[in-house]
Amino acid sequence: MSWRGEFAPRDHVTSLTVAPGRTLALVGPNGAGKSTTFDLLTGLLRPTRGRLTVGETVLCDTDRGVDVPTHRRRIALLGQEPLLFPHLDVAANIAFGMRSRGVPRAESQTLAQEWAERVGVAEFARRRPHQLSGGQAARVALARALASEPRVLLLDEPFAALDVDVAPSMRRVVVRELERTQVPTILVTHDLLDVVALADHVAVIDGGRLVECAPTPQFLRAPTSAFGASLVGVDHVRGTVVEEGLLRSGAGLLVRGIGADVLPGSAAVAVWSPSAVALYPTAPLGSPRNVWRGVVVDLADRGGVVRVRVELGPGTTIAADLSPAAVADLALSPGGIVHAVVKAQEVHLHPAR
Ligand SMILES: Nc1ncnc2c1ncn2[C@@H]1O[C@H](COP(=O)(O)OP(=O)(O)OP(=O)(O)O)[C@@H](O)[C@H]1O
Repeated sequence: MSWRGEFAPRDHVTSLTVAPGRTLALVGPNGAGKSTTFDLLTGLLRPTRGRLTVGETVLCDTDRGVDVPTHRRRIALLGQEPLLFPHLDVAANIAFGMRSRGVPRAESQTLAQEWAERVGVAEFARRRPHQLSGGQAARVALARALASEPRVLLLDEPFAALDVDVAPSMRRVVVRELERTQVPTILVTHDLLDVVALADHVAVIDGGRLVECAPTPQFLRAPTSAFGASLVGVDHVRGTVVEEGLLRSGAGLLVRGIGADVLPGSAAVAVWSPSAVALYPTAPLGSPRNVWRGVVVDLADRGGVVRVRVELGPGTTIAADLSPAAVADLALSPGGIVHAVVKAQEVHLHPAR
């Protein structure tokens, strides 16, 4: 999928490319232009000038007067609300998109059943939407969107309305189905975990302009935009799970944490808050903690707390938020050796794409 265009009334100029099977996270502050981008892609807004193609198919080209209407673009949008048809049961909801594309009834029913099984709602196939939990309804909405074989999938904060204990399994289903269907996907989110779990690339939009675009690992390591840096404000280390509750980064750093849905051998990211980090001059003993030796890079006042950045090794720098008194007690200054300590219970391990 390739888009390049502008919408002059909102001073909006963007260009995005997403390859089949890839997911681009589109992040940015409120009012940055994420919804405007989606509206331009779906055809709800007509660009002042622009061109949208998926493979060889031209969906919009203002120079040539091409403007395929929204309902014929086959660009599926999935938002926070599942927006299922209340009068149709789960199977009929999933079959709906296929039927409107001309798939015969019997075939669409068989395919709907397969989709229901794939996303884990087969036992509810005859239920109406009001008889489903939020997580079940979200799965049905995903199945309905993908069953219609969209050219592009747009996800707008798809997990924001789900309970925190439901979101991880839903993320897993989405990752699996996007990999299976290879549909190019754009994800709008405010949640760093969505970026980590789903996106190959991250684009930051601000004031109607793209201000940063990078592969996800690079974005996480060194965001170049102000919004990117604030989004990545948590400490995180990417790596591979070597045993239950233990991650090893590419640079060999071992991180102990908790996380039920990461399996040994899989890619994961360990995430924790800078306020969970304590610093000591010498390594403390005992208990299931992470203790890493590092070098103080710099200190910055963040209104009541001091953010200390500590380099644990090449390419691995974490932040620790300390009180000014603690900084004074430790006599911290750039170049000093410290031991950063984080309890394993404070570190969350999440699957990473
Ligand atoms: N219907 C509209 N009419 C006029 N201006 C609009 C309209 N909708 C949005 N805008 C303006 O366009 C700009 C981009 O808004 P947009 O809704 O695309 O941002 P967003 O990134 O989706 O924000 P949010 O995260 O708050 O949803 C903002 O300046 C906004 O005020």
